[in-house]
Amino acid sequence: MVNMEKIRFLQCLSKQYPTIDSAATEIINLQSILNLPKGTEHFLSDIHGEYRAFSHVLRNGSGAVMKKIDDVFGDTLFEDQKEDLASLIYYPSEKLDYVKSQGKADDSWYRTTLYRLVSVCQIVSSKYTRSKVRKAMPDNFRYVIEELITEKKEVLNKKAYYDEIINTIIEIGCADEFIIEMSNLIQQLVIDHLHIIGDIYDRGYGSHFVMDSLLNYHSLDIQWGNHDVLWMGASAGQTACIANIVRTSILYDNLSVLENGYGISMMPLVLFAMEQYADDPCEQFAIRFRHNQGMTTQTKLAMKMQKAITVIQFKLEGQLIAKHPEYKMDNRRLLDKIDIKKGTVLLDGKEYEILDKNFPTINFDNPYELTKEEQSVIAKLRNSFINCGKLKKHIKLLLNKGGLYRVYNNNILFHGCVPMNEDGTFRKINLFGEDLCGKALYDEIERCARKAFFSVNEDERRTGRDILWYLWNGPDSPLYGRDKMTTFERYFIEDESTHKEKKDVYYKLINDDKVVDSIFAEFGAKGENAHIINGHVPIHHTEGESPVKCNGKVILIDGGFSQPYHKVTGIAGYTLIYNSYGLMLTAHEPFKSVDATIRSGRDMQTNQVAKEVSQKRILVGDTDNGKRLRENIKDLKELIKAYRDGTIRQNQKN
Ligand SMILES: O=P(O)(O)OC[C@H]1O[C@](O)(COP(=O)(O)O)[C@@H](O)[C@@H]1O
Ligand SMILES: [Mn+2]
Repeated sequence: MVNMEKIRFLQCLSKQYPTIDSAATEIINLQSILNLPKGTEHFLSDIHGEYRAFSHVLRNGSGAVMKKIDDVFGDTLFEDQKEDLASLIYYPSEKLDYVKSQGKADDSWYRTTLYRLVSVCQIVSSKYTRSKVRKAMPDNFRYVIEELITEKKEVLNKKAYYDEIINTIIEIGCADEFIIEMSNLIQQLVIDHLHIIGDIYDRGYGSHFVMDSLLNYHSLDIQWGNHDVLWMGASAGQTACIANIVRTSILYDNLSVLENGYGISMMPLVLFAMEQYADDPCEQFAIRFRHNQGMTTQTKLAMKMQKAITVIQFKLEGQLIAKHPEYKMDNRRLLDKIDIKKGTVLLDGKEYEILDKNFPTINFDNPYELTKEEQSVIAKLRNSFINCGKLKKHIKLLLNKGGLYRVYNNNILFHGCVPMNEDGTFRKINLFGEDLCGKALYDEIERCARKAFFSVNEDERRTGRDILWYLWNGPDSPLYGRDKMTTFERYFIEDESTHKEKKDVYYKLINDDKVVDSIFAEFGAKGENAHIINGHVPIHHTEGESPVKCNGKVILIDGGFSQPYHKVTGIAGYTLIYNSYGLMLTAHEPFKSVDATIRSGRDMQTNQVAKEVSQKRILVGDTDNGKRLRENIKDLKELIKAYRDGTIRQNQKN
């Protein structure tokens, strides 16, 4: 007996496929897709605002575009011709301007260029269905591009046919626009899906530019990093998150992200710092410049601002920790451990001299209370953050496209770690009144965090905001994966042993086959082509550390995109590429500039560092999408059966 539920579902489906023919056609279409090679996935993490390098690897497909050009033209083009074509595809409008400025953009250049673009387009679109390629095409040129890139067997004189189209494009003055649209189409087809595994924000000059470029990205998911949740908390109005962001932005000389990127004024903090710390050189608060600026007035002011917001941050965090005993962070409340008369602080039972003894706004009988002026500063900053429409839009993208983890084509993606015990079991953590571990812990934390934005209950919103701060630096935070964040010690205590942040035992255990298999089981990845893919921990690449652990089952892809971390990793970021032949990990050299690429055609240097070739070509049918398509095929077959046995009436046009 076909149950009512099923019939209702099939009736609904029959609206979309009103006849046996329409259902059968769709089945044939879906069946054909299953046998196509899987789309190419790119994985990036820890971009940290390094916008130009990030934008470049999206444009050049981390080297994939140049590979396609080589495939098409081989040695029929000289290297510089291939580089010219590549840089045009990466930066079409900028390159066009440059070619014109050189007086080279004549009709023959356009004709040659258009033909070459069409050839590259044909190869990058060959692995997809025509409908998928058509959807990727720009509205204005869809018809023409389709004419040009689809083989025309029946056309007798193909050359004349194509020449006619190309000449017309040039004659009617659409060549520039056409070149731009074709280049963007090639870029889009080279990266079928983009995964970002956390830490878009902080340390770099262009986090907001990165977010802008992701807003309309054709196929994307984002696993939140501990820096990203800090910005989520700030946008939701969590003041300790706000103080951390302002402090880090000053520290890395990135206030432009806040002031120009998000229109958040620093004026209240400027005025407060100038007055409160007028005679204080704030020596512990040196600025980490991208290019050294020396001790200018601006630098001196930035140091005062950094000290002012740091004191506010420690006070706010002290209050927050007291409010949440379940965070087990009492050891991070250090202001009340300061003996200001002796100029020392008591840390884990040991007394250390503090390098800065001037805290005019701290009443050491009640050290976590903000002064009236400090309250006014943080209130104004909070107001700016929660009312910043652009930041809201960016955070909405993180909420819509992201989460704390994702299982995608049998790979488990998350920024940090799964909290573990030494014996390889999942560590139980009690943040919500019950012991949780592994996947359940992740799910419950994400549910709580989302309430900061969507709950109508103020207590739930506040708990959600606070958990975002906890995720940033809590000792059991799966996104942080270290026992403490030693910001206080790194500002005020000389003894570097106090700066140490002990990593979660996860980072040792991910070399253990059994432990990794238990994580696969926990999160539902199976089979030999399952992987764990993380960011967060910079790989000391040039010192010989491998990003590939547990004989290929675990891949850590934080290659230090952000300039301050180039010295840590020795490279400028990794891209992991997963196509129908398998996995390939590439390492980037620092990106020079758009101008250098356009003028010299010099591309970003990208080298392959690891590869895992799959035994057989991976088809769409082997992917999550393939599973969904097979379910659709099954439903359509049931619909056809229901049509045939009269359970459901076809809606045939008469
Ligand atoms: O997630 P990430 O990028 O490692 O950032 C967290 C780490 O950065 C730190 O906050 C140090 O950062 P800064 O050097 O930028 O201050 C560490 O204390 C912490 O372990
Ligand atoms: Mn991180």
